[in-house]
Amino acid sequence: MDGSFNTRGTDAPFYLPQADECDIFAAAYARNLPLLLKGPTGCGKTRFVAYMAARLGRPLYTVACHDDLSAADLIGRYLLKGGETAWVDGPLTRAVREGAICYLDEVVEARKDVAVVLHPLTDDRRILPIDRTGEELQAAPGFMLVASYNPGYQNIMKTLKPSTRQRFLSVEFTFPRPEHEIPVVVRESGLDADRVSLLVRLANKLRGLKGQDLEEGVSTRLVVYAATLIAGGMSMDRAIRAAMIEPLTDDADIRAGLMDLVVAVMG
Ligand SMILES: Nc1ncnc2c1ncn2[C@@H]1O[C@H](COP(=O)(O)OP(=O)(O)OP(=O)(O)O)[C@@H](O)[C@H]1O
Repeated sequence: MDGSFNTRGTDAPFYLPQADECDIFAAAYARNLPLLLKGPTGCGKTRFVAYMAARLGRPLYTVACHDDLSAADLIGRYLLKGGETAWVDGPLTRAVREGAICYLDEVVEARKDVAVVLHPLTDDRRILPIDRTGEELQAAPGFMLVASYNPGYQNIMKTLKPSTRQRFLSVEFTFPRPEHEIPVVVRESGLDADRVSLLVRLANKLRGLKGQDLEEGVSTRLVVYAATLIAGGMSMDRAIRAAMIEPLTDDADIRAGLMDLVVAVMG
């Protein structure tokens, strides 16, 4: 299991654009340029890529990168099948052959050998050398590489090297402004706009604490979780604690302080 999935044939999921990111994606696609999405967790990057892939009518292979993910996981390997070894393409190779979009989520997490594979694919050569089979694949028309990473994590070892970073166009994602986040959360959870507005106000107060007490602000994903629980009948207080406070930190003292902030904002 390489964590990839294919969304070919599905309708475009709901995505509310924040700025001109759709135009930039479409321009990058049209010109065969790779795209890097930077931004905090849970702010809509994955949804955006799924939306754009559907809009452009391309199959999408998504790979959630982790620190054990190697070039072979992306390219493929020989596997034993019924007593014989057979080559099995990885998600990147499939995307290159089919002219699909390949989305590498949290690409900085992957092992170093992954960057080596990406370089010839992300310049005008657009080739994927497969050492194990001796093939050198030319990316099919429509192939596009999209990667994301979260520059907010305070891990100096996990930044992209300039030689990798400077091969991609880049778009920065931030938490949506309230006038965007409220309709997104209403749409995703079914909760009324008044209560969603309160949750979004609270989320923005909590985001203001990033860097002081908290490593990362509350994601839109968590606000959607809280609103979904409330729409399902849970009390505001309990849902906020479970979805917007507990996930932020394991430090009980900080959580107690955050609950005071909840009372101050929610009344
Ligand atoms: N602009 C948006 N339009 C529609 N839904 C959004 C938008 N922004 C955020 N969301 C909601 O937030 C949730 C989380 O977004 P998503 O999974 O795309 O985050 P992400 O930035 O890819 O996070 P990660 O880096 O952790 O994978 C989505 O499932 C969706 O409910």
